[in-house]
This record gives sequence, C-alpha cells and structure tokens, in this order.
Amino acid sequence: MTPHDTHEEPAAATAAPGGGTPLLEVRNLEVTYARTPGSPAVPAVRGVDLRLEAGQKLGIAGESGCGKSTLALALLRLLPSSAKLSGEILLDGEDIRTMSWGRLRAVRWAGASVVFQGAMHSLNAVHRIGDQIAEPILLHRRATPAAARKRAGELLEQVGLPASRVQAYPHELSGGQRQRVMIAMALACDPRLVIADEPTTALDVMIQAQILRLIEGLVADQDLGLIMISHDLAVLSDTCDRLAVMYAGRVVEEGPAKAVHAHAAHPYGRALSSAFPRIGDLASRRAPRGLPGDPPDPAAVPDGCAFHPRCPVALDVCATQDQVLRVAGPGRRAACVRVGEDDEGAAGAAGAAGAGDGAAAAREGAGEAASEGVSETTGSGS
Ligand SMILES: Nc1ncnc2c1ncn2[C@@H]1O[C@H](COP(=O)(O)OP(=O)(O)OP(=O)(O)O)[C@@H](O)[C@H]1O
Repeated sequence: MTPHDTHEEPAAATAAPGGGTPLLEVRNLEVTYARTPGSPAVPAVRGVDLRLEAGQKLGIAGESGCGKSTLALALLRLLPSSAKLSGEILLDGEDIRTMSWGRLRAVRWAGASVVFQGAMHSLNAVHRIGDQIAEPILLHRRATPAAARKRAGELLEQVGLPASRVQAYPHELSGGQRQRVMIAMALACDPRLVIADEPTTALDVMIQAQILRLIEGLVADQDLGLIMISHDLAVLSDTCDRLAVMYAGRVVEEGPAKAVHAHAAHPYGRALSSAFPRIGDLASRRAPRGLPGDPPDPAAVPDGCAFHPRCPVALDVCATQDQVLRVAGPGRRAACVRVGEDDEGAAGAAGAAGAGDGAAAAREGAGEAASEGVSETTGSGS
C-alpha cells in the first residue's frame, strides 16, 4: 500500500476557500526515470498531492535531489522521454497528463508557464530580447508582429525594465535584468499559473530580494497562482503563503509558510529551516546549523520513513513503518510518527542534533523522550 492510499486527510496543500475547482490539483503524482539497462529506475517523485488556488503562492522546499525540479517539469509535461509519469495534474479541472499535444502547447503558455534558474542559458544569445518575448505572443495569441513587439515592451516595463531594452541582446544585460526578462516571457500569454524553479539562486542577495518582490507584486496584481521551488526555506517563507517540504520524492510536511519555517512539525522540516538563517538569527549572530548525512539515492530509498537514518528523533518503528501525512495542527500536515507529541520531546531532541552532535546523539534524546511516555503508536497511519 502506498502512503497515498493511506492519507488520513484529503490533499489540502492549499485549502480551497470556496470548495470549487482549484486552479491546480495534483493527485498521486509519480515520476520514475528509466536508467541505462541493468541500472535501477529512479523514482524521483512518489505520490505527491498538491492543491493551489488562483492568487495563492505555494513554496516547495527540499535538498538537492529530492525531486523538486522533476515535479516542476512534470506539471507541464516537460520531462525527458526517459521519465514515466502517472497520477493526475488538473489545471482548472483539465488533466495535463492526458491532454493532446496541441492542447498542451496552448496550455504551456496561456495556462501555465515556467521561470527556470540561470536565465543566460534559457535565453537565446543571438536574438534580441524583444523578439524572444514576442515569439510566444505571435504563436499563441496570433498577434501581428507590430502588436507583439509593442506587448514585449509593455511586459519589460511591467518587470521594471525600460521598453527600449527590447533591442538588447542577452549578453548586454545583468543577471538580474535577464531574470526579469525571463519573468516577462513567462507572463507573455497571461498565464493563470507561474512555476518558478529557483528563480533567484544565481543572483546576489539585493537583486534576489528585488526579484522576489517583483514576483510577489505580479502574482497579487494579476491574481496568478505561483509555485516557487527552492532549497531555501527562508526565501520561500518570506514569499509564499504555504509551504510543502519534500524529502526523497515525497511531501513530508505542508502548512502555512511562516508557521512551517518557524516551527516545523517534521524533523526534516526543522533541520531544513535551521540550515538557513532567519533575519533574527543574523542579528543575534546565531550560526545556521547543518543537517548531517546525505539524502538517500532515490533508486534505493530506505525502508520505513525515508528520513529515519538521518533523523535525530527516530524511534525503532521508523525503520520499518512508512509514514503518511497526518494532521499536525490547523491547516498543517506532516508525515512523522511523532506528530502530536508535545514539542519538548521531539523538537528538543531535534535541536540537540541540529547543533551538530549527529544522529546517534540525537537518538539518545529521542530515546529519553520515548521513555518519558512518548507513544510509539502515535498515529501510525500505515
Ligand atoms: N533525466 C534524468 N534521468 C535520470 N535521473 C534523473 C533525471 N533528472 C533527475 N534525475 C534524478 O531524479 C532525482 C530528483 O532530481 P531533481 O532534479 O528533480 O531534484 P531537485 O530536488 O530539483 O534537485 P536540485 O535542487 O539539485 O535541482 C535525482 O536523484 C536525480 O539524479
């Protein structure tokens, strides 16, 4: 039985206020990459559910290799042919996974669009910026060349660049300006949903903040849905309404962004949030904590909870029992057997381990918590 089968709560990564059709609903999404003959397949995304309304901003966080980019590519069927995709991806109720290529081409610009990291690689070095922005408008909006060029200038102004930059080539712009151009391109056909995969990773902190504010403003003005992907929980909690934390291809925690960042319910969420400094931490010069160990090879995910070998508060049961998302507070879910304990046990032990003592020392803390009456049967869920 997959964890998906045993969800105790319906998928509610972002609750639909009116209960109507959400902008995006992802149900039990699985992506597996085939490898060369003889090598095991890589299950990169394993049973992910998401839900997003227009005007909402969902952050997806996790370490390198946990499947964030695969999830982003899957949402618009941009995966390589070696990837096998299953589940449902409903954009305004229409399944992206099963729609025709013709319909998909239209949806890719007008329904949803993607901003990738590294704008220099995504822009064509030999074409002027204006022509590159105008191209999808010509193709998908059937605009005249003059109207498409005019719209390209307007879009540049919308992202804070002078319309005259339509004449520029990518190498004539700074990294931050190029990222603004990528955002202008993503908005060219008035999409309902924008997926931004590490949109500010290559930029310095000041430019990063400007781009994030720009994205926030555009989402608010145009009532877009936004999915922003990053390894940096602090950036996501600053920009997004809700957060989903991924580990080894699964969502292991979800909830209101600021609450998850400040006080994660899953030990992995806590470790991830202590790995990135908050403003208060910088002021107090508190050093960010690392997370010992590496994420598992997706082709050989450990039995039980995939995080248990690194978990500072793991119990014996975690090595054998798969964990499913369970209620972890108002609007929050986490896939941890220890959800529901009082915080002093689990979070206290997590703090000890996060300070760098390693998993073994932390397990001692967990053991103490367990001997103080923490039930190992707390919501086993499997
Ligand atoms: N085309 C591919 N073929 C085979 N395996 C792949 C392919 N693309 C990604 N993977 C594997 O799938 C897993 C998830 O990768 P993915 O890029 O989605 O993770 P990520 O969380 O976005 O990482 P990062 O933050 O480093 O981009 C990794 O183990 C990766 O090696």
